[in-house]
Amino acid sequence: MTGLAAHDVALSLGGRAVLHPSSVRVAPGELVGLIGPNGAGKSTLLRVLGGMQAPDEGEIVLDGRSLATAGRTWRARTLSFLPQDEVPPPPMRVADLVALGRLPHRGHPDRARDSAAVTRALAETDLLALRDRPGSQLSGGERARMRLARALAVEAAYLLADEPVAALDPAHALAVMASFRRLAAGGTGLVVVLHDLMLAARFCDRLVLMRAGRVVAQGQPADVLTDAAMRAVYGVEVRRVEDAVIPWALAGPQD
Ligand SMILES: Nc1ncnc2c1ncn2[C@@H]1O[C@H](COP(=O)(O)OP(=O)(O)OP(=O)(O)O)[C@@H](O)[C@H]1O
Repeated sequence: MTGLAAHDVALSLGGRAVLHPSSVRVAPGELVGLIGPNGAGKSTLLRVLGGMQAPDEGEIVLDGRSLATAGRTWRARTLSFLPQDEVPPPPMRVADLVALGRLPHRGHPDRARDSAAVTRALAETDLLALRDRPGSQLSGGERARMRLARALAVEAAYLLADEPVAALDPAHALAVMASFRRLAAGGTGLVVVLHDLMLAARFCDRLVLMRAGRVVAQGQPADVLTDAAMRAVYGVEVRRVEDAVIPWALAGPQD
């Protein structure tokens, strides 16, 4: 069965349960938004889903195979992971740093294919003009786009991205979300951690809402982003706005 799924995964860190038994799934061609307040467990669930952190309980299944026993090379080609934390880039050209995303394919070297994948990733992240600059000299948002480009260059069947647009200006954030939609239309399955609920509502097929280490709702954006859920999970009130692109706004914290 195709798809990437976490079945009842649970994890304790430092003696604290940070993930209670949780299940989540992404199908090929689906863009899933993982949302929830700070500390809800989004990064933890994404890391477990991507095989970066083994769960204490439960199982991850990637296209019918248990992730725990899948071969590392197949895994690295099939699943691309963009972590939240940034490691300062070495003083290499942007294009060479993005080309590191092709490392999982080095068993079958194909320079033309690698080069085309890197160019596509640079174009999708609006970095073509910066391709010869040292990565270490980029701005924060440019570096975030470069890290995303490296993850895109893998051209994996599944992309897991932790807050990929958090550092981006509105135009680049919209462009990246549109790029995710194009990837999904081409069959890629994506799980993306987002704090911008407007982008989540507008671009995602499905949202998974977390709170205190638990998945508390999942479904279509309109069914998850209810006024009651916003109040209960985020502690904010919602103001509905007629005829807007996004027909609601966050009015402010609860009293
Ligand atoms: N190594 C660790 N040891 C103990 N607790 C941890 C560890 N890593 C994370 N946690 C805790 O696990 C909880 C979930 O963290 P996580 O990073 O998954 O949250 P998040 O939803 O991604 O938050 P944010 O929106 O702030 O990025 C937090 O309470 C965090 O303090």
